[in-house]
Amino acid sequence: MIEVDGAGRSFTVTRRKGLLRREREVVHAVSDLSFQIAAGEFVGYLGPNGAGKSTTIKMLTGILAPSAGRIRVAGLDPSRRRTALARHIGVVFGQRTTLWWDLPLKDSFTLIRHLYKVDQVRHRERLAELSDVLELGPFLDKPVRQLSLGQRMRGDIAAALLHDPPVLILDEPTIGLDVVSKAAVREFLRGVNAERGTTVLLTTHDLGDIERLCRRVMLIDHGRLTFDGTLDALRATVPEETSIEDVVTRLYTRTAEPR
Ligand SMILES: Nc1ncnc2c1ncn2[C@@H]1O[C@H](COP(=O)(O)OP(=O)(O)OP(=O)(O)O)[C@@H](O)[C@H]1O
Repeated sequence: MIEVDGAGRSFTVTRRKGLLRREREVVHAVSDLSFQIAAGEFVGYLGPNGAGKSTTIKMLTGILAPSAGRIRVAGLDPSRRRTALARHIGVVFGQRTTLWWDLPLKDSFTLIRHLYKVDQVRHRERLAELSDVLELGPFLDKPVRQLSLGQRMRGDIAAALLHDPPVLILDEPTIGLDVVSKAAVREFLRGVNAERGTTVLLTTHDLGDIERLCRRVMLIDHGRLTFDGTLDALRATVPEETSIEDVVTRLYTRTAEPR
């Protein structure tokens, strides 16, 4: 469902050197990245700040074109077929909403139905299902700006799944949520993957998300994939540590250097 073959992305930045001099420098945000994710997998994507996770997600969703390598999502080249790809993927960015701030939540859903050209009956059924499981009913009529973070996140997740995409890409979907909201979001995501077979790629700094949801974990550091395997295999890389937090802390600090 997702194929990444030798993908890389660099940025040219200008840095101040002394009072007047500026120098151009190339930042390799992601280098020689290769992995495949099969239909129905639930994969966690971990890495310290600045490791290259968001850059990877932007390449997978077509927001950024790779500067090297080849990417296919649902058989499409994301940066060239972004509109076509939108029908096959749902994307949630925990740090910002894709909903219309001043509109009631249900009006955002109606706009999304038109954008994705979803049949009205199918839309109504799907919205009823999502409202039921995500308990959206009490705030469907509220403008998005009046929603709490947890309510807004549930709205964003519903919005990403209204067109029933086979692939769901989540960038920190539980950031800032309290334990109850976090548990609800996790339970919902587990169900989407188990019951609908949706392929899920989840980026998070919350290792509880990873432990509770992901069979497979990929770790990126300094733009390169440093681990790809099961959670148990990840634990085994630092056998002297017992908690996943301690294992990951050791892995992150092993290669730490200022970027
Ligand atoms: N548009 C850009 N211009 C220049 N450098 C960039 C740009 N986007 C990302 N970078 C650099 O690429 C590297 C990877 O950034 P990226 O945002 O992908 O990391 P991340 O793993 O998502 O980090 P975080 O966990 O902090 O969100 C960083 O060094 C970042 O400064």
